[in-house]
Amino acid sequence: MGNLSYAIVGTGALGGFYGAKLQKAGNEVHFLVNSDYQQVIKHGLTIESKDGDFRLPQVQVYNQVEKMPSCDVVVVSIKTTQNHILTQILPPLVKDDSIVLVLQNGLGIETEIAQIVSNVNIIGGLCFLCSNKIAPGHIHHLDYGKITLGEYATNYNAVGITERMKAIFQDFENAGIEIELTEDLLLGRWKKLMWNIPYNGLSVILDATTDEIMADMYTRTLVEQLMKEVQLGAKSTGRIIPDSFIQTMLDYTVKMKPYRTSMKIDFDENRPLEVEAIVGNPLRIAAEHDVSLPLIRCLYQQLKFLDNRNIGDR
Ligand SMILES: NC(=O)C1=CN([C@@H]2O[C@H](COP(=O)(O)OP(=O)(O)OC[C@H]3O[C@@H](n4cnc5c(N)ncnc54)[C@H](OP(=O)(O)O)[C@@H]3O)[C@@H](O)[C@H]2O)C=CC1
Ligand SMILES: CC(C)(CO)C(=O)C(=O)O
Repeated sequence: MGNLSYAIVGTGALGGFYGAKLQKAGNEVHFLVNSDYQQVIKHGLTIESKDGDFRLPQVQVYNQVEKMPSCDVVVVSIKTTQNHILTQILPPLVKDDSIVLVLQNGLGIETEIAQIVSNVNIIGGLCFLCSNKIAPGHIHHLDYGKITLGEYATNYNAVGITERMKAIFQDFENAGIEIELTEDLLLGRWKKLMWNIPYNGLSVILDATTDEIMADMYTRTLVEQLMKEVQLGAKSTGRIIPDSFIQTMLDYTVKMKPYRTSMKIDFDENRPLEVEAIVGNPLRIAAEHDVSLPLIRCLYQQLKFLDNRNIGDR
């Protein structure tokens, strides 16, 4: 039996996958859903995974946060484009000393959450996961899944490895989820952005998969230049990412199965893009430290155009 109780805020590709694995391992898990309520209450969750398919015929599912119990860990796994709902969702779900675990992509979300709920501890998780929700309550896990956890403190000061992080580590590891701990959440977030900024952005602008981007000399060079700007952004906040990490990310992507990034999937499905969390916030945070990132700004401006044009089609 796991130690902590979990509330999954957003039972989609990521939250549905990790939440189901935690429940399967014996943890108490409560799932908040949106449009999937009828399906999940009748049939539970179905996980198709490269690590083995499984079904949870019965899960504790809710479509109203007021009906959920407060939990030890509240996992934030909606898209960042929906984060405006967190002002309503988080206060009833947390108790003193709850942990809010932010598994979303992007930068600066923990600071926003600290302004909504002040009586909690906030931990960020960087997820190297390739997963899609392919039907209501039906998740397809394609590849990877490792999470890197780091605890948040004001101004992203590094706070080392805490007992809270260790407790979550234990539950996730017991559930068969690959997990590691980092002493510096901000460094971890910038490292994740080194992948997300170039590939998520270019996949939408160029209408391309990761393998197509890497196969072409011009776009491969552009990826590298964008990564160098992410490195500068990290440096503006006092975090050093070595050049060798850029090469590691390029090699990692070449080895990846051809992948349609999450931003590209959102674009193709006519959903709002996580541009602000993934591209806008890093730009703004670097600018606060007097560093401009012109290539990333150019990417941002194009993504905003495409996202706004899509809104008309929604
Ligand atoms: N998928 C992946 O492999 C990875 C995702 N991430 C990050 O994880 C985050 C989540 O992404 P992902 O799981 O892919 O997104 P999904 O769209 O698959 O999941 C989000 C879920 O949140 C639900 N939701 C939306 N609004 C509400 C609401 N008001 N109340 C309850 N539930 C709601 C959606 O339900 P409905 O569809 O009914 O609206 C959906 O099931 C993003 O920040 C993403 O960048 C990071 C790494 C990998
Ligand atoms: C790096 C990757 C592919 C998986 O973690 C991702 O974050 C995304 O598609 O947004």
